[in-house]
Amino acid sequence: MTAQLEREFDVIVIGAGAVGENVADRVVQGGLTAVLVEAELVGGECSYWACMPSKALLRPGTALHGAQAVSGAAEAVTLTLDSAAVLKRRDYFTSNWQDDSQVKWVEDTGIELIRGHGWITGPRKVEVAGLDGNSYALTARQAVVVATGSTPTAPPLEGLAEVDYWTTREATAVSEIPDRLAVLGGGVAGTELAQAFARLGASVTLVARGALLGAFPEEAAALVAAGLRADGIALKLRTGTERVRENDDGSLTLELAGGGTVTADKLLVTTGRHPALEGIGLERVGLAAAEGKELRLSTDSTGLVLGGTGNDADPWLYAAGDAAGNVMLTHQGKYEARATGDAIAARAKGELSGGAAPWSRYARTANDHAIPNVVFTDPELANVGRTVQQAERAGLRASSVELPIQVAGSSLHAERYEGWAQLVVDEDRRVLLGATFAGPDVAELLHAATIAIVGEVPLDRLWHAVPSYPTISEVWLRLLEEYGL
Ligand SMILES: Cc1cc2nc3c(=O)[nH]c(=O)nc-3n(C[C@H](O)[C@H](O)[C@H](O)COP(=O)(O)OP(=O)(O)OC[C@H]3O[C@@H](n4cnc5c(N)ncnc54)[C@H](O)[C@@H]3O)c2cc1C
Ligand SMILES: NC(=O)c1ccc[n+]([C@@H]2O[C@H](COP(=O)([O-])OP(=O)(O)OC[C@H]3O[C@@H](n4cnc5c(N)ncnc54)[C@H](O)[C@@H]3O)[C@@H](O)[C@H]2O)c1
Repeated sequence: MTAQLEREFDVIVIGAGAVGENVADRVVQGGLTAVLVEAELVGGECSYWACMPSKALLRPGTALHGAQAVSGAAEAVTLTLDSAAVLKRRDYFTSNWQDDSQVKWVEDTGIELIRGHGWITGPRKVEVAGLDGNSYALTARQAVVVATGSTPTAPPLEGLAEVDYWTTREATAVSEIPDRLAVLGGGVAGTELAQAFARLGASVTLVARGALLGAFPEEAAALVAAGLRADGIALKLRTGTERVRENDDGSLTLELAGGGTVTADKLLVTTGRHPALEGIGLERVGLAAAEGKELRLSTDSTGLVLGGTGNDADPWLYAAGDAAGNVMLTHQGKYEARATGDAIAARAKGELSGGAAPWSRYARTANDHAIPNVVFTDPELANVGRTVQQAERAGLRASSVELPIQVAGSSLHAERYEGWAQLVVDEDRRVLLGATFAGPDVAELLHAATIAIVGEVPLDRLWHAVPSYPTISEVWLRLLEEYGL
């Protein structure tokens, strides 16, 4: 028998991904009550179909290749991965797609969980079609937070809707490695998964309409492209795709612009994602897409949605993470969540009125200065902050220095180590604006750059941050010398 249940909380969070979990955690720590509404698994995309499984699939290949690149270790290891063991390790990291441990965390944290699809019915009102068959009418005394994540964006490719293709969900949850995989899209997801599958034994072709990893500095992306080619991946870059069709044997053929085809057993489409804002009732509170456009939310630095019924006079609607549409990365979404959760709690206690001061705990100021990105391929690509062009567009006088990574630490790390590094400098304030590192095992170099940018450390002081010998981080010293210090 179904029941209509009415409940009241201080804060309702729709979506229990990493971001929703963090918002709820912060508001509870701030003394408020919170409910998480989740339609699928508590933990969201990152835990089950994105970060964790993709990194679990990539890491064994990087470890094996790392050993193969060092004489003395190379002789002691096999040439190929044990794909069954890799998939088993991936299953461990996704907890076999069971969310028990995350549910336990939610309960232990004092957050209530309602499983089901939620949607906004009016200011501070959310209805949930519970998976238990009940219907819940929820009221928020303080705030409703949209943390519904994002959805893959399908390209307007003729025939795509008629064929059975993979999104990142099917790829990360794979149980059988296909003989031939075609990847459409040369962004982060496509690049990482192309390498994971190639190293697990698939014959992989990646088709991208632009460059590989076109959002990153060209020299760094070129090193990753070389790494993929060395794994036998066929890269068809700057190549349009006209249509896709299914063949009699179930394989799929991509017809490329300008002639040529790619036939594969599976097609993985990784052409971006958009905020998951459909079917959550935003139109009921005055937030509808403009004619012919998709709905996107605008938020202030606390995550408060701009516009929407009653929100300006008496703030109640917030968005964070992929749903807010600013940055689609788990760590940055969690940062947004901490700021939003703390802002909601502070507003409830009267400790915050109006907007938040930049760099205060309530503001997502780092979004404007230092968003760290790591592409977990082999070699890795790690990037934070602005490029020279982005800095100039923001009205700053910027310059850059770049070098191949050639220090004692890199030559000890692997035979024929190849890497590239760049610093972007604000010429007026002589502080760092951005940094990029590409090469084997460079990801852990990134946080030093993030700290330098966020801390606005003057270059003359950075000179005194001495990198240990012989580590790859000595490239910092080389870059500062190259800059002229
Ligand atoms: C293949 C891949 C690899 C990635 N790797 C990385 C990585 O290495 N590092 C990194 O930082 N980022 C990575 N990302 C990005 C990262 O996964 C996302 O930025 C992150 O998951 C966003 O978290 P979120 O909580 O905003 O959304 P999600 O994790 O998507 O969570 C949203 C939750 O809301 C629920 N939901 C949605 N609508 C409703 C509704 N109406 N009612 C109830 N529940 C609802 C969903 O079921 C979901 O559980 C990767 C993404 C992909 C696709
Ligand atoms: N390591 C990580 O942090 C990591 C890993 C994977 C994904 N992610 C995140 O997940 C999100 C989704 O990843 P993604 O790789 O799908 O998106 P993306 O935006 O990184 O790349 C999408 C790619 O698809 C191409 N594309 C778009 N429309 C197309 C079309 N019609 N035809 C052909 N190509 C088209 C774009 O040019 C781009 O190269 C990103 O925001 C990314 O940051 C992060």
